[in-house]
Amino acid sequence: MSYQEAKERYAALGVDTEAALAACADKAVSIHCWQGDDVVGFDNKDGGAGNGIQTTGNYPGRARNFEELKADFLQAVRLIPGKKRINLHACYAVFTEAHPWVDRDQITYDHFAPWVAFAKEHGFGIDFNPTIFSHPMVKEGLTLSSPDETVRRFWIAHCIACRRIAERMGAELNDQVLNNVWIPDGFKDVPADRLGPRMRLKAALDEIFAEPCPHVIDSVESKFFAIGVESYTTGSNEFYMSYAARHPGVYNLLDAGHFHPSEYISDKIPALLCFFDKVPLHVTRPVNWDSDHVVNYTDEIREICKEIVRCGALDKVLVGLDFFDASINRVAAWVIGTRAFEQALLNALLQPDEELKRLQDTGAFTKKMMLMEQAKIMPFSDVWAEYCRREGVPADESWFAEVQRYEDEVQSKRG
Ligand SMILES: C[C@H](O)[C@H](O)[C@@H](O)C(=O)CO
Ligand SMILES: [Mn+2]
Repeated sequence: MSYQEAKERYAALGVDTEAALAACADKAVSIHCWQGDDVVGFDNKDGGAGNGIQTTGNYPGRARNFEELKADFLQAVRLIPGKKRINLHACYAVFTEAHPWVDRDQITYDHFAPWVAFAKEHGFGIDFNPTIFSHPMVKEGLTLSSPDETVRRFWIAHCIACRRIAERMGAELNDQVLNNVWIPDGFKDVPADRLGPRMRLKAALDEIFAEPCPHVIDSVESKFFAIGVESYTTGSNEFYMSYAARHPGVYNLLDAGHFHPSEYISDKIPALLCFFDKVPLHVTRPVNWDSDHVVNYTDEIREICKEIVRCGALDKVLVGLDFFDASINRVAAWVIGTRAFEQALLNALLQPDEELKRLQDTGAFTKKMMLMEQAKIMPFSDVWAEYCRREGVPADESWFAEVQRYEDEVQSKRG
């Protein structure tokens, strides 16, 4: 079917495909730099991801430095439609002769100026994250909630440094930068004290967020459990939700992989929108105990996007991706995951929402079910093809040949 025919079919359901295409192209997605190098970063050459973060797989061709990571990122985004931001972690500080290595509590904007230049050159926004893992100052699995004052002070200093860096990035880009705090703190086995670590974390956050930073949107990312942290997570959802409710300007970031497997963040988005003007997300695909598989075009990703659209919250929900797979080509991982999100977003924008809401509100549940089912078999792929054509990226699987060529010519030559 041609786009013109598809447009008419959607119009018959009351859906304006032109409005959907424009809204999809305008919604920025923050693409995480850490898929490109298995969350290794540049500040600890001999180390890999650890102390709360783990990647599995050893597919060849990982980006090993700033130049390679930038090149791989650009290769990926050439094949992805829509507006992009780049989500950076503090461990991706760029150390040079002029600005040599310093530990994480000492980093400054200078270490990120090269990323800002890169973002400006390509029209990307930036988001930021303190890196509170893969470091010897994670002691007994604890950071901001540690009973050791030295440990807490180190990470508080790091988080304050990161907020200042994010503030400067925002000022340079004339934008707001999401600065997201995630810590791995928790216990493998039944804790003897659940309150103490949370009170220490609360006090640490108060210090971290004390300075006004008008270009920063602050968020705290909750989690339910992790490998080795099965019994207790200091930064639980209740903890951060309450913290955010009490601290205007701080938001609870929902990671799709950080809840009990039967809980879905699609249902949490409208709940939070009743109380918060922003809802930051980490879009990922949890599989059993792993929270970070590459996003695919699943029921839940479609439902997340439907909630963003149905709630009229395209400008309130801040979408960041968070997956890392070291067992497949990393550029392909970025492309597959981000295109899946874009597809889900466009699909959500093509739902007959007004009519579906009217049917729900008038108790016409039979017709609502019929229409929801019908919407699933509309000619979506023709509108997707038109979206990709307008964005100048391949609509079909032909993008993969480009990734294969890049792997053969560039990534496979890396030692
Ligand atoms: C690298 C990220 O900060 C990390 O994935 C975090 O967001 C997370 O989700 C940990 O499970
Ligand atoms: Mn996350």
